[in-house]
Amino acid sequence: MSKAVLVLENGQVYTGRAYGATGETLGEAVFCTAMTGYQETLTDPSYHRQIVVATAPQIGNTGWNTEDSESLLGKRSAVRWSADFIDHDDPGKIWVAGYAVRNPTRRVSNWRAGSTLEGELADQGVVSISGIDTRAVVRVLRDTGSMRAGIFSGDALRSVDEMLDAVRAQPSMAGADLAAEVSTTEPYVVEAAGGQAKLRVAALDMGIKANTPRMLAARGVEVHVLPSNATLADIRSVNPDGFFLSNGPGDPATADAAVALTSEVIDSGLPTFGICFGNQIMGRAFGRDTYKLKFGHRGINIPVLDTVTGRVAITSQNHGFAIAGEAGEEFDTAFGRARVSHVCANDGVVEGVELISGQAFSVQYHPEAASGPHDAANLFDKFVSTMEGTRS
Ligand SMILES: NC(=O)CC[C@H](N)C(=O)O
Repeated sequence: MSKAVLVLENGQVYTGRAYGATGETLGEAVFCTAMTGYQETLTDPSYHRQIVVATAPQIGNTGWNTEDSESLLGKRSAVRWSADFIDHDDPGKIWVAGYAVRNPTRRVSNWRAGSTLEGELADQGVVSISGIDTRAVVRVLRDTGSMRAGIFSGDALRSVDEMLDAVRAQPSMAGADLAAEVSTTEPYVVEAAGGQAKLRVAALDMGIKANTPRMLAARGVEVHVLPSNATLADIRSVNPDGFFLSNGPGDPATADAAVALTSEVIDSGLPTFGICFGNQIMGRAFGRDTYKLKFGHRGINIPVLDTVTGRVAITSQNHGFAIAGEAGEEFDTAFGRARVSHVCANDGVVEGVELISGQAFSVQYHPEAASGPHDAANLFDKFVSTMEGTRS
């Protein structure tokens, strides 16, 4: 096993073993506390340009399969496809810049596994590291905040100063405009389950995850996935019943075009729902600012309080930015009164906003739950009933 190092921009160096591909990779070091669902994490386009540090010590037990990947990159060449469609030749694109794990499993044990995690990382050229105390790294990231980092192995190993220079030369996640790098360039359609569409949604792809159209398709919705640079005319040409804003990588403060488009769409009266990056775009369309969190929320057991109903949901999350605001706030927008609808029960960070009219709402967490708990799946039902005009 050859040596690898994880170098943080504060100068800390962790020495372990090369895992997956050998070479050099740069990205923002962030930690994820999920104990399951590494395949969904690694293939989530929102992790583009991030090195994910897993707190769970053992990773890789279920290997890699062709069903759980969240990236739609391999499938979107088809113009129309069913939400149940699984391409068993497509392992799904890994979006993370690198993966840092402690103790990779030696033996894969799952009937669906077609390959191993390490093999998939190697095949896709994702430089990763194993054998480091990832929970020690997490303590540093919690104290200092997410920071730029690099993994180096093989010929890319050099003096600490040289590696540190490379780490510090990369752009920071604040100010990164990444949606176009992960979006489809051509529109495509995900059919409603059974081909029986009762509603049609135009979805702005800023890094959409596979389970989102699947959740909508299961509720009779046909999803027209549009590139991140779509215009109001592109949306109108779909003749949709609703508009969806996807998750995605990068800093929401850069997404001016998506914010302007969302404002036009809400102004036109179309029901609008957003997830994660989409929530941040919605917040900006409502006139709020976004800001970078110290170390973000990434995991699958994060409690969120619905400030309207008082109910708590355990949620899947992956975000490093948030909308400014606090629980109980109501405010004016260009489209009428709005409120902070959800906050994180751990730290009070805004986790959702909505127009009080109900026409537009969004959450910072992941109701599509891939991976993670299903507590929030009812938000897709809420979107459907808003589109049907049946919401009470
Ligand atoms: N999952 C997401 O959509 C992430 C949104 C944004 N890139 C953030 O880190 O906050």
